[in-house]
Amino acid sequence: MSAPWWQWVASTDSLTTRIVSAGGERPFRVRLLRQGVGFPQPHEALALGMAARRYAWRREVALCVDETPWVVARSVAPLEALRGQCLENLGERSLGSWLFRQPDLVRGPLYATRHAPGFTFPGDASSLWGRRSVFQHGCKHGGLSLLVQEYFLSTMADDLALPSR
Ligand SMILES: C=C(O[C@@H]1C=C(C(=O)O)C=C[C@H]1O)C(=O)O
Repeated sequence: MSAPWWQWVASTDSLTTRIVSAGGERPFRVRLLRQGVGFPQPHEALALGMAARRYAWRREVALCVDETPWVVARSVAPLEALRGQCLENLGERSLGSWLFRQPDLVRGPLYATRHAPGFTFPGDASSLWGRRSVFQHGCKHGGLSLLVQEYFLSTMADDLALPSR
């Protein structure tokens, strides 16, 4: 991985905040693609330590600058752990804006991938790098585990003059 991409892929603070600042004057928007309840994919269940046939909350978004998707993301959490977290009401507000306000937040290791996202998204950009990590908070009270998978698109590389990988 090139050094400029490492800066993005290995960052552990809020990606939303980074994208907003990299976009400069251009408007930022979270475009909600899909959200609802269903089964996790087997690799997602494994990452979350949950049974594959338990229900999960799933959310897919595009993080857009000037209406151009730069990053697409899919987040998955076991439904039973979500009670009272009101994540369904996030709408087009960034998950990061809520997540990084949680005082006892712990982020697990980041795993990078060159695989394409396992979900469809608008536009004809390709994914250059993907990554995922599990966030946990409120562990002492049997709290929330949230798997966040983010894919950096070629449109972002074009706009920021980043290398192809
Ligand atoms: C996790 C963050 O939030 C971002 C926002 C998301 C959303 O709104 O669904 C999903 C993934 C993230 O890239 C972050 O800002 O780091």
